[in-house]
Amino acid sequence: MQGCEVEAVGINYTVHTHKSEHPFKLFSKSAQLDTEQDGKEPEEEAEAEHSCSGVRHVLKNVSFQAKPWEILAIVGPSGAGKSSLLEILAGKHSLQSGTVLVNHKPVDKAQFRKLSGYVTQKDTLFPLLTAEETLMFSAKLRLKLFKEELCCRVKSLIKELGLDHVADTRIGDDRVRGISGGERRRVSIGVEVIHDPKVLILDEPTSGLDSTSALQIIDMLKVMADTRGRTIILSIHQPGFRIVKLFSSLLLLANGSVLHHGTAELLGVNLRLSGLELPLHVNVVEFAIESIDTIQQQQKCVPVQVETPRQLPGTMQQKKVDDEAGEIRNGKFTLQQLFQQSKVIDEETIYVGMDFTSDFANSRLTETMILTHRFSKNIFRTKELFACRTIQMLVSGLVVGSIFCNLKDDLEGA
Ligand SMILES: Nc1ncnc2c1ncn2[C@@H]1O[C@H](COP(=O)(O)OP(=O)(O)OP(=O)(O)O)[C@@H](O)[C@H]1O
Repeated sequence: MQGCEVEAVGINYTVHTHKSEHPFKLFSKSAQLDTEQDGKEPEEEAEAEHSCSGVRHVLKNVSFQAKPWEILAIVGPSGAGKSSLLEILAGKHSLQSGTVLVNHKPVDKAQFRKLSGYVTQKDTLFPLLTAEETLMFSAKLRLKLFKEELCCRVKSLIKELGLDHVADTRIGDDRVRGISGGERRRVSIGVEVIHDPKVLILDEPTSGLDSTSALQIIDMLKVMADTRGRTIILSIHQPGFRIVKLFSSLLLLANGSVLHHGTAELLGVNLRLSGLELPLHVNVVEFAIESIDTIQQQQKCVPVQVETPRQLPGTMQQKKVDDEAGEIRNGKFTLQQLFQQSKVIDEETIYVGMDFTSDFANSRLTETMILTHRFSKNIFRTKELFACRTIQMLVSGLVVGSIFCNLKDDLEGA
């Protein structure tokens, strides 16, 4: 069995914002900057200067590691840069700086796209196709197999996704009632995993779902990671208690910077070390997001290092660390055991000599034929719309034609 360890090192991403100058601005730019920056930290000053100059730092030196058989959840407040990070990983944007390593080898975006699947935040499915047809078209496009094998693969995936009962139901959309939102998310995931990618990237797979459906989706992803050794990287908003338990590690982002990378337990310890006591019945991720400002302030003053807790200065903190260690020891595992578990996975499962040069499954001609088939299926299922559009085109063609039909083909006519 082979897995893919994905490592991102020092990823920065800036976007150019279009700032329109106020036509009746009374103050000069520098004077305005001076006023705005009055009393700000140097970092904030630099940020203000950059935003005024039309450059926005969306990601700042982001590094992380995602391991096979594990789920890495990217969490953070709205606008933290979660989607941007996933888009960069999925090859939607070019890397401006930094590297993406797969099994310790640098890969470019084309190579990474071939070994990964990317599920976007919004479902982009054909509403008039059934769940099974949608997966079948994806299978035909991505795999070079005989029809029976394709059918077999689609059927087993439908079972894995828990979609047996809606396999023949149309996807639907806002206007046409079809399968439920959670089932639609499952189909979107199925479309991206039909070719069995080693890495699966999902942008908010639970957005718009109720807590039960959200848990079912993450549960299903966990099974995929456990049974197939997939590396799963996803972003999520406000995960519940039971969902957080299913994550192997968390990447907490705020304003494009990494505030925490490690297990949820470690995040809890970090928060307690920063003097933030987790209230009862509040989940650690939710609490961390609520306390972002405090964490940022404290990290500016003293960077907290839980991995080497005994080096922390101060007797109070030393006592807290000892208490934490005792608490964890009384639980199911120790932090060392957590790190050791990851290490065992590292050593046993990562196949370093992976070949990235595999070609596409089908030729361009075959792809065009499959897409034409899908398109025509859609057209035939909307006969009324198709007929209306044809009539509309004929009528407008005749009207425009009748206006210009007597014109001569010379300068006067022109
Ligand atoms: N092309 C762009 N042009 C301008 N601003 C951008 C662009 N791309 C990202 N941003 C900004 O970068 C920040 C991060 O955006 P991103 O969509 O990655 O955040 P997010 O954490 O996924 O947010 P949410 O959870 O609300 O989806 C936002 O403030 C966004 O406005």
